[in-house]
Amino acid sequence: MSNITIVGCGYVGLVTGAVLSKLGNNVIGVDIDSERIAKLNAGICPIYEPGLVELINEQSRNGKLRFTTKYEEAIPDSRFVFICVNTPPSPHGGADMRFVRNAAREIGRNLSVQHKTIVINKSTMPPGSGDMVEAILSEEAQPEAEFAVVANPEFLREGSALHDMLNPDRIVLGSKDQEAAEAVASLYSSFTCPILLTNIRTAEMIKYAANAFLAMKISFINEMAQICEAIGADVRQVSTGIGLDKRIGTYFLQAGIGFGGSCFPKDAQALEYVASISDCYPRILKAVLEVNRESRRKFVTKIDKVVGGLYGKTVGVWGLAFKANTDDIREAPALDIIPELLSRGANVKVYDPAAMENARRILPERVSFCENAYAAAENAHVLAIVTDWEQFRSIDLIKVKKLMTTSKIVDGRNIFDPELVRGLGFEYVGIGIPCCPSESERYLPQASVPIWH
Ligand SMILES: NC(=O)C1=CN([C@@H]2O[C@H](COP(=O)(O)OP(=O)(O)OC[C@H]3O[C@@H](n4cnc5c(N)ncnc54)[C@H](O)[C@@H]3O)[C@@H](O)[C@H]2O)C=CC1
Ligand SMILES: O=C(O)[C@H]1O[C@H](OP(=O)(O)OP(=O)(O)OC[C@H]2O[C@@H](n3ccc(=O)[nH]c3=O)[C@H](O)[C@@H]2O)[C@H](O)[C@@H](O)[C@@H]1O
Repeated sequence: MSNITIVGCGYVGLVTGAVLSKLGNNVIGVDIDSERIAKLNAGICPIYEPGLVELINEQSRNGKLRFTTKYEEAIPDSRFVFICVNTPPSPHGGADMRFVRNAAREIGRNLSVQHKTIVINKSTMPPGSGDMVEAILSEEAQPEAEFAVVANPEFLREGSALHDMLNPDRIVLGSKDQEAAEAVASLYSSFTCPILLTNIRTAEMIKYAANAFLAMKISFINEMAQICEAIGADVRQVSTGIGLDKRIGTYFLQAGIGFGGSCFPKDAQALEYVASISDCYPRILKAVLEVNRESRRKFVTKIDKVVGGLYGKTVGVWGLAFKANTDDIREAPALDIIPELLSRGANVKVYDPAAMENARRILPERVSFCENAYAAAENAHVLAIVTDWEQFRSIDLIKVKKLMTTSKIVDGRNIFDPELVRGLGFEYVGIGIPCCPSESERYLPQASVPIWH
């Protein structure tokens, strides 16, 4: 088994470190955030990821996983060094690579001269970044230090990170050093999925193309939802109907208020930037991002319409995280929706099972943070479903109805059964779901020429 350093103990770094230590390697996590490292060494996981804190503590107790802020404690003895630092969006739309550059510099300064070190880029980096990392390592390392760079993009999803990392659909490795790529492949030898060996630039591009394609599927179904609303069709059945075609598949066709998270928005934007500086016009990527932005705007307008004007009304918002089973609010739809509700004069009450603390640091003080979903519904004129947490699906709606001032639900994630909710006396509006029959006529455009001629 090998000594491995994980540089960057965030979502990807912690899951990577925990899994590789479980596979028998000795892993050291390095992070510049001393508070984060102190928490980890005290057995506290700084992120909400089902099953992760248990695995980290189990592996720490076994002596297979530990954490430090000191590169010099970790890099010299490690055969493999994974770069898992953040690559947030930069003001110009591309990826902000300063965290990667800083990490590469520190790694270079501490590279062993006793053995060859394989530096593995797991962070999502624009095509060409591997060459930059190699150049920095060469600049910083001692002349006799030997190293290779391998791109190994990560495809895990937050909320199912451990499952995804232990059951990947594929491993992608890019390097000009065949021996290094095969050494990294050996770390995953217990996995049964295909391992794709390619060059660094192609591996980096596979990651961006994967996220862009998934984001496109979501914007596509959200555009279909808009058309369904206009013509009185049900996007949920459209999604099922097209997804039964194996070439399309059923995944990532859930209409709603669009994608958030620390990756789809930034990676689609970063790829758009790469295209635009490479003399390509990324019209599809631009459309994917515009539909996504519009989905959030349309959701607020829908709420405004249902309550007959937001000024002075109380909106109960269920969900702040960008998706269920995470506390991550990076690029979450709620971060656009709530300020817009406030700007239109609404009072806003919010609840989220995991993301309250993260959101409290970002949302305006006027927002009322409630201790549970019922409290957020109390005295509300309308309930806005923003994150598809399971606990919202199974809530006692009869109790909710009694708490609300008026019984209206605008379901941004289509978590409820419209007929059931309407049967309980709620006015219910979903995404791409026909309003009750009498109303769908109202929405059907009176086409100047019959649309069925
Ligand atoms: N979050 C996710 O679901 C996935 C993220 N990715 C990619 O993985 C990368 C990391 O993403 P996250 O884990 O979400 O980021 P994160 O923001 O959760 O964690 C990054 C960590 O790196 C640390 N860091 C920054 N600079 C450092 C340095 N010079 N030395 C040591 N530590 C440093 C930060 O303190 C932070 O703890 C990004 O490129 C992201 O696009 C890829 C797949 C999934
Ligand atoms: O690079 C990354 O960080 C990761 O980004 C996504 O994973 P993640 O963002 O964690 O979560 P997803 O489950 O993909 O959801 C992303 C967003 O799309 C939304 N979504 C997802 C699926 C869907 O059908 N409809 C939809 O609106 C979710 O609500 C969420 O806001 C990809 O799915 C991962 O493969 C990738 O590794």
